Amino acid sequence: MPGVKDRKYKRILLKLSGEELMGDQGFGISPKVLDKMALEIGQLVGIGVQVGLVVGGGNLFRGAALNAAGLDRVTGDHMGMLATVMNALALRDALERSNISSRVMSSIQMSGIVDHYDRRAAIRHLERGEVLIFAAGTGNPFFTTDSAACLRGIEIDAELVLKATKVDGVYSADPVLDPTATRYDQLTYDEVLDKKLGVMDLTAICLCREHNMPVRVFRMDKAGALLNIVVGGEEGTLIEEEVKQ
Ligand SMILES: Nc1ncnc2c1ncn2[C@@H]1O[C@H](COP(=O)(O)OP(=O)(O)OP(=O)(O)O)[C@@H](O)[C@H]1O
Ligand SMILES: O=c1ccn([C@@H]2O[C@H](COP(=O)(O)O)[C@@H](O)[C@H]2O)c(=O)[nH]1
Repeated sequence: MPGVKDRKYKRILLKLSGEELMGDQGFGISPKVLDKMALEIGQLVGIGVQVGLVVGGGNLFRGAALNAAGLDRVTGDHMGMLATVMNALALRDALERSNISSRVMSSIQMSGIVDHYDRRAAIRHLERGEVLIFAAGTGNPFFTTDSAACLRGIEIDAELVLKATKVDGVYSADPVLDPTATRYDQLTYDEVLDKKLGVMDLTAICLCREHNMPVRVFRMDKAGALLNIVVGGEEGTLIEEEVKQ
């Protein structure tokens, strides 16, 4: 089992897919998936990694889908952001049941339920070893939690943004729709943008390019993958400024 001396990253931002949270259910939150995530996050905390989390809302509501069903888009996006707060509360509950000290900070003020986002306070809590869950996305409609993850990652000086998803990296096309798609080990921001590779929204990639924030896309349900990454292992696809030989 890796220890503190094996750690490559001291502070990371992990983006968890909301859809991943529902497990094999069609909607909602699977307690089994939550517990598994808490266990894996606990392994990072165990070797002294400071962990910021952003969780999506795709298991509950997405603004674009609600809009397609007839709702006003901004109202739909507000519902999507509130969905991420529900996921964040469930995640905090699972972490605390596993004795991992954690806190939710929301971009939308929700006094009495969660803390309001405050960058300096967030960094202080991370330094104390608390897992920080950033909820309600960026607080603005027309964005996604991928952008929120990159934004918060840059703000808290994380060394890496990790996008945990259902596929094991970035492919030449969506691998769910195209079985002939091939996986990249490494990509530059420009390659992702030029080829319009859809695993992450392009606003998020632009933000990372602007601030030189590396992003690793990997499959969350591969046991041990998360721990392997923070000790320097190669999992999924690394997106950064230059492709290393
Ligand atoms: N080029 C590509 N490479 C890899 N995956 C791709 C690509 N294009 C599209 N995808 C799809 O993107 C999906 C990523 O979706 P994921 O659910 O993780 O993101 P999300 O929409 O940000 O999450 P949430 O469920 O929280 O809304 C993958 O499951 C995959 O099917
Ligand atoms: O900054 C943000 C982040 C999210 N939203 C809305 O929430 C849902 C769920 O987020 P996903 O990233 O799709 O999981 C999203 O579809 C938006 O409707 C937002 O408005 N602003």
